[in-house]
Amino acid sequence: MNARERYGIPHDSVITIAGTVGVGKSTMTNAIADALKFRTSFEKVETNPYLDKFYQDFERWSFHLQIYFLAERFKEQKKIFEYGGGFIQDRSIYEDTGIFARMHYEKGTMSGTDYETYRNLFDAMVMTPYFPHPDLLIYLEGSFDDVLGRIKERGRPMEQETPVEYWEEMFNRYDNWIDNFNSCPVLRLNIADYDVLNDENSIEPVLEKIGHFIQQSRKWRSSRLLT
Ligand SMILES: Nc1ncnc2c1ncn2[C@@H]1O[C@H](COP(=O)(O)OP(=O)(O)O)[C@@H](O)[C@H]1O
Ligand SMILES: Nc1ncnc2c1ncn2[C@H]1C[C@H](O)[C@@H](COP(=O)(O)O)O1
Repeated sequence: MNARERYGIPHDSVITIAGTVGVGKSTMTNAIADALKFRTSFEKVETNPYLDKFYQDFERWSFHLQIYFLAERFKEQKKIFEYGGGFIQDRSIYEDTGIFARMHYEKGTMSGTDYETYRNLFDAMVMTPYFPHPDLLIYLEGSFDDVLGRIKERGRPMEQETPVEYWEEMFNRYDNWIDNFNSCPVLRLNIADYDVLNDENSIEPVLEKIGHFIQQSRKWRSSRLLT
C-alpha cells in the first residue's frame, strides 16, 4: 500500500502550503509531493522579471509584481483544475492579496488606485471556475529568529539586502492573517516539530495529519451539500 492509500488521502486532493518567506514551504512541498506522488506547483523566483527590481524600489514596482504573480497563479490554478487535482502548491493565492498587496498598500508603497485595480482583478479571477478552494492549507510557523536564519542561509541576494524590518513586518502580519483565515481547512505545523531535510521519517506524522484533516473536511463539505 502506498503512502497516499495508507493515510486515506484522496488522489485528487489539492494542498497548498502557506507561510512567511523562508519558513520552508518549497522544502515541504517537495517532501509531501514525493511521498504522495503528487504534482507540484511552484513559484518561479529565478525567471520572475520584476522581483529583483521590486526589492530595489518597492514603490516603482509593487503593482507590476502583484499583477505578474496574479497571472502566474492563474495559469497554475488552471493547470491544477485541468489535471483534476493531485497537487501540492507552494504558497496560496490568499497570501498574495492578504499579506503582500495589502502590506504594500498599507505601508504606502502601493497607491490606493493601484491597490483597488489589483483587488478588482483578483476578485474577478477568483470568481472563475478555476478557483475551487484547496482541500487543505498547511500553515508553516516558527520563531522569527529561525525564519530569518533560513532566509540568510538560503542567501538570495535581493532578500539579503532587504532590511530586517521588512521580514519582521511580514512575520507579524502572517500571525494575524492566519488567525482570521477561514476560506478552507487549516493544518498548522511548527517547523521545530519536524525536519524533512534530515530525517526522512518526519514526513509520516505530517501525512497522517493531512489524511485526517482532508477526510474530515470532505465529510463536512458533503454533509453541507446534503442539507
Ligand atoms: N526542516 C528544515 N530544516 C532546516 N532547514 C530547512 C528546513 N526546511 C527548509 N530549510 C531551509 O530553509 C531555507 C528556506 O526554505 P524554503 O523551503 O526555500 O522556504 P520558502 O519556500 O518558505 O521560502 C532553505 O535554505 C532550506 O534548505
Ligand atoms: N505576492 C507577492 N508580492 C511580493 N513578493 C512576493 C509575493 N509572492 C512572493 N513574493 C516574494 C517573496 C520572496 O522573495 C519570493 C519567493 O517567496 P518564497 O516565500 O521564498 O517562496 O517572492
